[in-house]
Amino acid sequence: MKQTFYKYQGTGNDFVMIDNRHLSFDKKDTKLIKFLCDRRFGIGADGLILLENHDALDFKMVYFNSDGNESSMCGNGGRCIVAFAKFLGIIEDCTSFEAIDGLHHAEIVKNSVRLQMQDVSHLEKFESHVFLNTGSPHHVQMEADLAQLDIKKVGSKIRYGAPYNKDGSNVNFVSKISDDVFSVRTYERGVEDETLSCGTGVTAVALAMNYIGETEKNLITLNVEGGTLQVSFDKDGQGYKNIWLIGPAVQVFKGDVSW
Ligand SMILES: N[C@@H](CCC[C@H](N)C(=O)O)C(=O)O
Repeated sequence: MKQTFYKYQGTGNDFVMIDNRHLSFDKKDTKLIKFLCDRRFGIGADGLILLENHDALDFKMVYFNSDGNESSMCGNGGRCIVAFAKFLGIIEDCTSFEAIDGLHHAEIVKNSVRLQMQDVSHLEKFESHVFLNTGSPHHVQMEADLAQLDIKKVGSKIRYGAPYNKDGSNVNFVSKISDDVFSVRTYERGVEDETLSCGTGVTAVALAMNYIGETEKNLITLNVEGGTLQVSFDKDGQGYKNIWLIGPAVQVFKGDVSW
């Protein structure tokens, strides 16, 4: 079997992108998806995304982690698929599409894609961390020295430990740079390693920092290992609405893969 694919990255979070409007790709083939994402034996990516037709909206996004399993929302992937939809001529600069967590609006402004995230009504504050779901589950924890942290070691311990256990959580470590700038490193569930950026992760960090009073700003800059993202939001009682994730989404190359 031969498959044409595109490779995209958003601040270093990279994806194999496939136009599946004809529904020819076998979504149940976990082994195949894992192989395509493998950095030595396959194309190499943090995840694989299918673009499919939707009855009422511009398109549908189906996201798989590099372990081959379909997962919850991917913010950087959501921004990349918007750029892909424009490349395919499905949309101009504004779009509405469906992902696993529901309807998303997005717009392309120059090289940047602004993606509206789901409202977040429930955040849990613990002694050393905050837990919230921004489309995917996120543990957010402040750390004084991000550079020295063994993200894979510490992150996997939290991801597999109580209360997350088998279902797991993504784990974000955060350092405050200023009132509206934070640095973030993320351990991603389903990749089971640090990735260079996580869109739902930085969204979670921005909201969590506001929630615990580390910032009163509602436009936050997030430095990640692969670049810079921004998150804007409005406070809504104990939760947040009108949440936007903003940053670059780039096509890297096109190819054919056979198996
Ligand atoms: N990289 C993503 C998050 C993808 C989902 C995550 N690995 C999970 O399974 O929860 C992002 O940019 O949000």
